[in-house]
Amino acid sequence: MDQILLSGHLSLVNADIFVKMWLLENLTCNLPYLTRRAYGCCVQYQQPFESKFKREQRGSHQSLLEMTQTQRKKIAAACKYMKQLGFSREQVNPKLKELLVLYLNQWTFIEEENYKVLVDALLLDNDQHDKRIESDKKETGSTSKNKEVKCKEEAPLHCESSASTVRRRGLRPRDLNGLVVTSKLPSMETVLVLGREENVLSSNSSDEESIPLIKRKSVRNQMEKDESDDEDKLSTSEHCEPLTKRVRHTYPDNSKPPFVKKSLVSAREDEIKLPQTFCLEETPEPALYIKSPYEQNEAKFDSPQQSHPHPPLIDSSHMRAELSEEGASSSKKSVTSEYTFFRESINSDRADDVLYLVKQKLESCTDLILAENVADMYQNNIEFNCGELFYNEPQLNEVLLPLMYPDTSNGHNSDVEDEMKFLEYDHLNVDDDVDSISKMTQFDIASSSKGEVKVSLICNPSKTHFVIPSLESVVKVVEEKYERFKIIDPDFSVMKFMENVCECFMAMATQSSADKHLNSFPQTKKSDSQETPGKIYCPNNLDNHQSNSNCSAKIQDLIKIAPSVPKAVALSDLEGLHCISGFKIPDIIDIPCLRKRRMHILKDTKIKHSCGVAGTQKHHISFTEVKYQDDVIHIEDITRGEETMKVSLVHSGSSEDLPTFMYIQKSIVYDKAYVNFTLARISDEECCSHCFGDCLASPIPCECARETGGEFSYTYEGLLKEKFLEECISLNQDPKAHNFFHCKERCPLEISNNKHEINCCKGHLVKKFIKECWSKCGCNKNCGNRVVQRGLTVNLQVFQTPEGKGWGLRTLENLPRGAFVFEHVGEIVTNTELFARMVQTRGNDKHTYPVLLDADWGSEKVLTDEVALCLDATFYGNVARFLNHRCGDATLIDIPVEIETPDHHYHHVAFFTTREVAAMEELTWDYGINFNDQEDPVKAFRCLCGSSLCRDPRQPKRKLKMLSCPMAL
Ligand SMILES: C[S@@+](CC[C@H](N)C(=O)[O-])C[C@H]1O[C@@H](n2cnc3c(N)ncnc32)[C@H](O)[C@@H]1O
Repeated sequence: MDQILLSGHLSLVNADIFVKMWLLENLTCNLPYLTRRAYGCCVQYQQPFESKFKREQRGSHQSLLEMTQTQRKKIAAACKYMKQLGFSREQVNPKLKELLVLYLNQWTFIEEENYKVLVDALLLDNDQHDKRIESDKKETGSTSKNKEVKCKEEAPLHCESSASTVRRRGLRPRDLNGLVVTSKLPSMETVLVLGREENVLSSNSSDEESIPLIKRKSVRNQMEKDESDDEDKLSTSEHCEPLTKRVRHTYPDNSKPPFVKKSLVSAREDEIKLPQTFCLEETPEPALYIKSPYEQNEAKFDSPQQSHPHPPLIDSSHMRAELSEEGASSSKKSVTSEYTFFRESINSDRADDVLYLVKQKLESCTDLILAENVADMYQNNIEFNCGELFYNEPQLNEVLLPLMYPDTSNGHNSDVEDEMKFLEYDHLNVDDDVDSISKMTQFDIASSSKGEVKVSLICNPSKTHFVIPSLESVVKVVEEKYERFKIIDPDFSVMKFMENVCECFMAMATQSSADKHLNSFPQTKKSDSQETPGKIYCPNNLDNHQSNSNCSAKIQDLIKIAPSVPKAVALSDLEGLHCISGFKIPDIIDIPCLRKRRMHILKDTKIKHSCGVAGTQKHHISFTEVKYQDDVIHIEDITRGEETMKVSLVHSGSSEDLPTFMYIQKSIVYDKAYVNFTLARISDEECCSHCFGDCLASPIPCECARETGGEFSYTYEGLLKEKFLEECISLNQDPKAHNFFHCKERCPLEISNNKHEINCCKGHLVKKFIKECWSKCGCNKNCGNRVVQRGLTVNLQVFQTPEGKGWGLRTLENLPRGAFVFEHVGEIVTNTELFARMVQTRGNDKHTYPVLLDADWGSEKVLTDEVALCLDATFYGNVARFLNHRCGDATLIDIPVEIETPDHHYHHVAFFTTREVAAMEELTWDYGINFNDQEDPVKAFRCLCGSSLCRDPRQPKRKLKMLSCPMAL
């Protein structure tokens, strides 16, 4: 076997919403729980297939396709066989599942002796069930007993009570539903209870008493039905006529048909064959004479009662003869796929019997999951797509069971599509070359309206050595991902989560071979993937992994094992659809994670010998398109359309990872931050509700200008007023002592650091604010006092800084001084939350993205943590997260802007140009960090700003001197 199929499913009502809420409610508590369950699925399914894999490795290899086909055939055959015995699918499935678990999916044990173990298991159940029925019957009186006596008197047949016959076979009356074979009798209809007991075989078959498997009952086949009702029906066989077909069969004189245990056959004469496993002995080809019920009047049947005192006996050896001779013309056309019947060959010298075939009604496929008639559908020759779906039970850790759903393409039961909605249905294409399939690793995700979610993972063990990773290690990695990014991603779904768990499971289980593959791969280009700090592959021994706290098998590592893929791609944490072009097909074709759904090779007609790889990676950034050409990656818009302007990204092939974050256009409160924007909080004095049109056009400044000293901050052209800008710049560059506020009691910034000794407040710079008009104001959207709220209007580009600062941001157009460029957007967190994040990363993150917000310093005596806020753009942010630091003479300045509220606890941080900025010039900002303060929330990086005003003492002197020269002049 070349493949292993790992599957898991989750039965939850409205799984997505439910689990999302569930996780949000208590992430730390429930995430591991969910992961645990998903992990359970992975292991559960991995083990049986693993053992099968090992077993088959010794023998001949079987392809995945063969395996899945074999599997489903086996399950279908078991269902079919059990159906003949009267066991419904509802009964069979749980038992089959148990046995498959018990025997590690090894069918030979289950199939042995005509599914002996399965039958035994079912009989055991039925015995218990019958005991209950009997005790119930005892209580309800002896009515049925009387009926049995009456029955014996009326018919010259061996007539057992239905209850006793049924009990013998371990069948329940209701199990016969739809599989009734009747004998035409003048006054009654006879039901053949299928099969016969082994001990009867050796006895004298001509002895009527030795044929215990024939009994009579109402053709309605509702043995639990009221007995008096049965009595009425027994008096007339005509009740069933419109629904029945007749089968005439004769035995030749002096010949006794060989015993055929039983076989349920399709009512298509050309397919009447007994499955080998069902035959105890060789049997001649069957012959049938089947008449339509509508031909009954023309048929010259002898009453079995008249000609034979025995119940109907069928000799399959003569059925075909009759078909071809006397009855062929009528029977052939009368037999349709709507009819099923049992064919029974019982040792007897009976010469002529008639069977009625009761019409099988194919139940609606809308109830597929619970339907009993999977076997029926098979019998009726309806073509099915057979796939491994899941049995609808709330428990997890179940063994794969088959369900069949009709092929909607052939017109049957198209409503099934509604029922089983395959959200991401991407089964293996059976037409694909098996070899190419074997290279794939793939997931199948399906969910139904009933709430099941199915996740299948197909990976390639022939190149790997599966080592089941420990639960703890999987939980750790999943937690790492989900705690980091939280479950507030609007795209979160249980299926994605399950997929991630499966991915993670597989990544960890196949890590060793991934590394092996990496090593064996011809190194046409040096890959940085192995050298990337913070991205450590798991060791082979995954149990040891637990003790290695640094070790994490990132889900995205899957993509990294392709050394020929340019590192920018290989290292990417991309999410969304990517189209990365420029690779040579041979360089990427062997990527083990090159999955059909997640990554497609697209032939690029323009570039010879190259191709594109388009796929989806589940990480935290979604780029619409990545182009790779001439060693430069170009992403057209990193904002995913969130902004009205596109923001491009270029990557010139140096060693930087592509950024990993979710682009958002507006800040989002993470958790504890108290941000209250309500209309009620804005008094009439704090807004210009009497204004109309453009406030800047009015000769008298409106109420909103009060914040900025009775003057608007903006010019009519939308730039910052020179005076206001100058004040802001000088305040930033040379803050005076009186510009600082010192907390008298407890400084929220010092408390958040969780220190035993709370340091004195270091002072907070009280900045100048801009107040923009807002919704409660009477002016219109084009009011000149609304600039920041209109969002990004400048052409920007993310690029890699040559100095080694990582990604940087530059303008693609010339900008005047005092122009608004963008706002800083991120998660609104409290200082404590920010500190906790820093502790979590242990300062290992290469770059940090926090911005301290003004807290209306001085307005309140004691500021609580909930109102001393920060923006963190690490996981969620906008273009501003790419803004690098420059000491002293940065191109941009940050200015707090009140928009929704006059409350200074939360404000917008807007960036304006401090001078004219030329196109392609890097946009920078003086973070205001103290390079000597190790506790500064902005990690004290070694400053590479190159400014003559650089405050970093570690700045290379040579560079300082050189740079300071021009300034000195
Ligand atoms: C807000 S991010 C800026 C974007 C970042 N360069 C990136 O690649 O994502 C701040 C981080 O950039 C780096 N950085 C910014 N300015 C720098 C400078 N002048 N010198 C060195 N590194 C700088 C530091 O690692 C810092 O933690």
